[in-house]
Amino acid sequence: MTTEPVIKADGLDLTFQTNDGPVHALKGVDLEINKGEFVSFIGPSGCGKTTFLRVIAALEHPTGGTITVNGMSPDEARRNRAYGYVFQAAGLYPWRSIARNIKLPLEIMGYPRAEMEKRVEEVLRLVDLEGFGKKFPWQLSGGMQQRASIARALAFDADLLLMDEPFGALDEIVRDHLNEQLLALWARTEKTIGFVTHSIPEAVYLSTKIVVMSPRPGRITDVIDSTLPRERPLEIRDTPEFLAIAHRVREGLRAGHAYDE
Ligand SMILES: Nc1ncnc2c1ncn2[C@@H]1O[C@H](COP(=O)(O)OP(=O)(O)OP(=O)(O)O)[C@@H](O)[C@H]1O
Repeated sequence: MTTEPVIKADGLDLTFQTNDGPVHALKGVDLEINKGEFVSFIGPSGCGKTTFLRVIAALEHPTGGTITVNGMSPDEARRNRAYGYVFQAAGLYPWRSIARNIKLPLEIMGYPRAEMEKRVEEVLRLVDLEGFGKKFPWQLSGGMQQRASIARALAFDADLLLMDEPFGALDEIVRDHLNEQLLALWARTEKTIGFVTHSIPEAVYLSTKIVVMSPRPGRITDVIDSTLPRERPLEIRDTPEFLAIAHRVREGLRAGHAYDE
């Protein structure tokens, strides 16, 4: 593999035509994400975070500019199963066991049975849900369901994981725990992660790079390369270095708002 960026966006625009006129969901977005980075997207509602992730996943198509995923168009990358996607809600089918939920995308792709069983075991282990394959979603807590959803996204073993506010609906203690587990998973698997959040502490705790966005039109107002070490106990959130980065994110969010007025 070359060292080309995993994601490269240049002057990316996306305008939705609606009954109320055009909505500029993304305007002039330039961004590079390199292999192994953990990149968070933060900004108020409507700033285009989800839209950007959906463009990467070829679920939306830009109206201007260019974007590549592993050097390919998003459509090609999708066909190559370049990424796994975790949605806001866990999105598990209630009538399927956890193992069968994880298998679903593999079944669709026609993986052999033995390979599917092996992968299910592997990904359940990665998210600390060993032994829960036979349970149904309703038998698991919200945090466990979200981990199962992450396991499903890991099943392809893609290098890139796209996560759209995966922990938004969970209480803070569970969220802290999942943040720690996600960092450990990231360290073990060396994946590249794109992560949407509304939470400043979550973005600062998890990321190697924080992308601050603002709405109308959706655009990037700041890109912060984290100075924190990769090894991050939860207590790191009380350090001056952490607070300084959080402060800069907050300033970026505020600047975006001022632009609106
Ligand atoms: N399919 C669509 N058709 C029309 N407008 C859309 C569509 N999808 C998104 N938008 C609009 O584009 C803008 C960006 O939406 P997007 O969902 O990307 O924002 P977001 O930052 O992810 O917001 P949130 O934090 O609320 O999830 C919003 O104004 C939204 O209403």
